[in-house]
Amino acid sequence: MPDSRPDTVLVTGSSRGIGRAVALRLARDGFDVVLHCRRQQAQAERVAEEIRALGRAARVLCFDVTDRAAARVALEADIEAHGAYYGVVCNAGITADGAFPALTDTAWDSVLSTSLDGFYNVVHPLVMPMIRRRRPGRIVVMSSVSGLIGNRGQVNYSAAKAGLIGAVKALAVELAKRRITVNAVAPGLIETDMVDAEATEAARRAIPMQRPGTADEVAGAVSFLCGPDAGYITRQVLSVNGGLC
Ligand SMILES: NC(=O)c1ccc[n+]([C@@H]2O[C@H](COP(=O)([O-])OP(=O)(O)OC[C@H]3O[C@@H](n4cnc5c(N)ncnc54)[C@H](O)[C@@H]3O)[C@@H](O)[C@H]2O)c1
Repeated sequence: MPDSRPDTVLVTGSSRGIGRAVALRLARDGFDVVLHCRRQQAQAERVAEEIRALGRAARVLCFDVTDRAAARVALEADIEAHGAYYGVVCNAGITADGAFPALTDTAWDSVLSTSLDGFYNVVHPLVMPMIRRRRPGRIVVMSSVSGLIGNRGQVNYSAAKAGLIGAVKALAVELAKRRITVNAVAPGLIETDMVDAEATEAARRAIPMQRPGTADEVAGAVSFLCGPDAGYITRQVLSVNGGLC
């Protein structure tokens, strides 16, 4: 008998910002959601409540995506208890900006580790269970316009986000025959806690649409890539940037 449970998608870094908007949008579009946070469990639980109010199941996992062992233990236990996921949205990310000569080792290491180790630490334990499910699946990775064109003061962040695009393109080829699509979303300037108001005002003038984007606009693109209309779309980067590039 076909499995009639709704498909489940894990969204990393979903206690706030773009991740929260993605989680809520996926729930509205019919998915059950595994929320994820590093420390903000109460905030993530509030998002879970909002999702349950929409009639979808939600639970919260907490671990630092840079902690390989913690990620593996949490994800394997969750899959053991609830079954393999249909999809994952690798959204957790940080910035630590500064002109390159003044960049600290910590700013370099932490930004690359959160993006690239974070991708590996989360996606690697999920892939075999997704393959064994023998059904379509989705992997969506949050890159950035910085990973496409490079941003002044963001050598670390631009390298990390470009690295993610390389990982997406390679993994998409490996998983294509399994009907698991792998795509990146590359937002431009999106108004969240990550960006400061001064930077937003300065950048606004460079954006052809003359405004920053919203988390909900990014969430719509992610949900499209997770949905049935995107079954033949893989190895792509979908920009959500008001025409910036
Ligand atoms: N806001 C923008 O303008 C913008 C533009 C392009 C790309 N992005 C990307 O979108 C994603 C979400 O950004 P946002 O603007 O919502 O920022 P945000 O700071 O509001 O959210 C980032 C989330 O990631 C989580 N996170 C960070 N490091 C983590 C770690 N080590 N372990 C577990 N969780 C961790 C944070 O707790 C937070 O919930 C990031 O990957 C970011 O790089 C944002």
